[in-house]
Amino acid sequence: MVDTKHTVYPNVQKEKADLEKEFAKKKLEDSDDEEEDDDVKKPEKPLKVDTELADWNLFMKANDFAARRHRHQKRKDNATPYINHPIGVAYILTNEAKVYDPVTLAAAVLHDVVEDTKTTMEEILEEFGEEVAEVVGQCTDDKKLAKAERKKLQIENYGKHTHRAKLVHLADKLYNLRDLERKTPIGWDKKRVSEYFKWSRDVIAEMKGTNEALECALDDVINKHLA
Ligand SMILES: Nc1nc2c(ncn2[C@@H]2O[C@H](COP(=O)(O)OP(=O)(O)O)[C@@H](OP(=O)(O)OP(=O)(O)O)[C@H]2O)c(=O)[nH]1
Repeated sequence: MVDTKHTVYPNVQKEKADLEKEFAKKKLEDSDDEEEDDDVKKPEKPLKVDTELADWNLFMKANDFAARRHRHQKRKDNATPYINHPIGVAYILTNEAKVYDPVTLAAAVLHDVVEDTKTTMEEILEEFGEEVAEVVGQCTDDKKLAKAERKKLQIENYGKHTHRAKLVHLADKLYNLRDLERKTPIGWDKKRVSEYFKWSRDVIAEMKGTNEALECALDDVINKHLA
């Protein structure tokens, strides 16, 4: 028996129950419609409950995949598990940007797997489909290029990316800048930290109008640091 009293995510249980009720109601309405005009063939309507469950599954699959691919990596403080970063980026998107699009959220947790692990774009395409792969592709810097070139390309290209990719870029930068305030990566001096803030400001400027909450939060953290 499921212990609904002690569930970790009570709202999820409630949402699921609501969805199931809605699903049952919808089925009843659909069967009423059919009785009224049998001859008219209705277009296929996606059932909300099915799509919502598929969305959850896509997102959880992305979390599972990213956790396994990043499992041996640490952040640059040499202590924090790397996976904290992509999960934190997805959480910024839901919590602060109010973005609930499953493709964007799945791409957010996967945004570093191609750049920083042996994962290929082909795998992402096969496992997660074209929409997620498009965003992950736009979040993947070419590590074969020199660092200065990679940084320049972000300023040049991010403004041309899809809305979904821009959301991930902004949340990524916000996480990294807050992380820099929290703890300086090993080997970084004050100058390098400031340069990262200034460069981030230039990258973000190319994505104006993407999401107000993210841009305000970024302005806050950057202005505080560079004041
Ligand atoms: N603030 C912070 N960043 C860390 C830490 N550990 C790893 N990083 C990653 O380091 C990158 C920034 O460091 P840089 O020296 O400028 O760039 P590089 O690693 O790509 O050469 C970011 O990668 P990125 O995701 O590719 O972002 P971005 O360079 O595109 O912003 C960030 O996610 C940490 O402990 N603190």
